[in-house]
Amino acid sequence: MTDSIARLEGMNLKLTSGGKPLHILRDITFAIRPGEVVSVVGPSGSGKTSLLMVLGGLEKASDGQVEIGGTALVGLGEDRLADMRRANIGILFQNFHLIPSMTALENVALALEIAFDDLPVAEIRDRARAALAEVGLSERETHLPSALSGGEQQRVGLARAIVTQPRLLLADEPTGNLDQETAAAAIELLFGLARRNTMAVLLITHDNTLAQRADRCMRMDRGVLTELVQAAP
Ligand SMILES: Nc1ncnc2c1ncn2[C@@H]1O[C@H](COP(=O)(O)OP(=O)(O)OP(=O)(O)O)[C@@H](O)[C@H]1O
Repeated sequence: MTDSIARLEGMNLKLTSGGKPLHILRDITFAIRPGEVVSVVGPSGSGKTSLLMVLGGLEKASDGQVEIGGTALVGLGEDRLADMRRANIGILFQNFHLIPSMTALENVALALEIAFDDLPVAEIRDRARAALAEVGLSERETHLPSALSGGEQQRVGLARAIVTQPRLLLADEPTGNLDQETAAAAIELLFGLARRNTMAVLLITHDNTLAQRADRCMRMDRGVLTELVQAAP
């Protein structure tokens, strides 16, 4: 599948913990295309976050193929992995992880500065502003996280994740701390951004209703990934 942004084939993740071997992810074959939203559900400890870590180049597969943006990750050095992450990956967390002493705009700008250390200051500011506008928070640029609601903080988190224009957004329980209505709005926003920017999204969630709104829904069970719903043609 050449048009996929991420592709796994026969991928296994094996770790050792306390001298004991653990087979965390088992023979996973999976691909995600630009603009596609794929959700992953499954019990606690089944391997969902581990899958996200492998796709983000943060955890190395033990065997099998991992390809992101057309680059095979297996055997890649740390510098090339970091380049791959900068060029392709955005991550959205459950707990937002905003820096409390920085405004919404500064939090978003910082992500861009870290990813591309040679961008002119004016461009960083303009792109951070544009990302906040995309999530409907232009009026909140100068607010500290403490002055924002949970839903607004998550939208700043989303702006920060997309400001580098990733081709693949990895979202780990991004609505876990939000009430149902705010969570649904955050997911709508995320899906809209994916479509408009042809960004692929891998969404880990415990919420089956949200999961079913994705183009495809997968289930992780004891490290085995299976497809639950096939997208309509
Ligand atoms: N670095 C590690 N060393 C040892 N074991 C690990 C490591 N990372 C993950 N595991 C184990 O791998 C399994 C899968 O963990 P993972 O966090 O991927 O599950 P999950 O499905 O995301 O769970 P949750 O829904 O609770 O977040 C767990 O049994 C976990 O303890």
